[in-house]
Amino acid sequence: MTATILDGKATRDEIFVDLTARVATLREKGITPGLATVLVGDDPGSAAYVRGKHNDCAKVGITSIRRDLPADITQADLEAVIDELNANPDCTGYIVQLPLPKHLDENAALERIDPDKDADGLHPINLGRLVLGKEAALPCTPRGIVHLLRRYDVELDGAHAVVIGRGVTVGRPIGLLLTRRSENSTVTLCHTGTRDLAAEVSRADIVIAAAGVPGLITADMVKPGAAVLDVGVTRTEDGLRGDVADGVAEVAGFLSPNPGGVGPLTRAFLLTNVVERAERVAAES
Ligand SMILES: Nc1nc(=O)c2c([nH]1)NC[C@@H]1CN(c3ccc(C(=O)N[C@@H](CCC(=O)O)C(=O)O)cc3)C=[N+]21
Repeated sequence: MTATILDGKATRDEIFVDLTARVATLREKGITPGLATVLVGDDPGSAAYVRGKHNDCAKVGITSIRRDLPADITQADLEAVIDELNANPDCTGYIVQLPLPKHLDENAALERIDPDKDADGLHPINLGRLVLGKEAALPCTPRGIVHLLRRYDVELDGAHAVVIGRGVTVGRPIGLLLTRRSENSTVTLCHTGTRDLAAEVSRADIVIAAAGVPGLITADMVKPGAAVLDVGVTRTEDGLRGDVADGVAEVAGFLSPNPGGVGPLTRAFLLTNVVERAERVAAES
């Protein structure tokens, strides 16, 4: 069997067509959505991601605002920038690009973001709302994963999803989305303390690999026909490597590659969170 590829770029393009129309409607009402990014330091990887987000904004008509800050900025000065964006009416939503340099308190910075402007959906208030089943900005990568599975008609209702990795951006929140009544999957969360990873993965209808360990998921672990999503990414000497080893495409029924899978959707849902907030603001005014 050769897996159907879950094409993140084509799916992203469909979302951009929809967002472009919605942004045009908002502009007719005099509302221009704006996404801001806060980038601390000059890590080339982070700078490239931030550049990608601004390019995406230009494609759909969202204004982009950049706050590029020096690597040695103090916590107080960083928080002053966050306070400014919270108050700035041109900024509909924003992100603080992670990771921050070690001397800064990441959680304190993230908690200072106005939860209504939290484009990542990672503010504790929004994660709490997700747990409680209340409406909230949803974390972008998990939202992208669910969208991609639905786009290719992968059955979620009753499916057993095995998640590998307990990070805050993917592993922890994805289970909260997949176990909603609307998705109705059963979720197992695996991590470095899992005794027998191969045994867990072999029972999965859906494998979500978000560990950041190159080649962790091998073909022999995967149930024939399963959907495998490669979400982890590691920078190595020979370029970017995902968590899914070569050969899985011959066993899986569906494969989301890396790059070209979930990454573009993470960015698409960042913009979606901004457009949705602008639409809420428009409805209230
Ligand atoms: N506050 C915050 N929010 C984030 O969402 C966030 C973050 N910090 N820090 C870093 C990670 C990483 N991340 C990616 C997003 C898109 C691609 C992406 O679009 N990747 C393309 C390839 C892009 C390329 O080739 O440069 C792909 O997978 O096809 C990758 C990685 C968001 N992150």
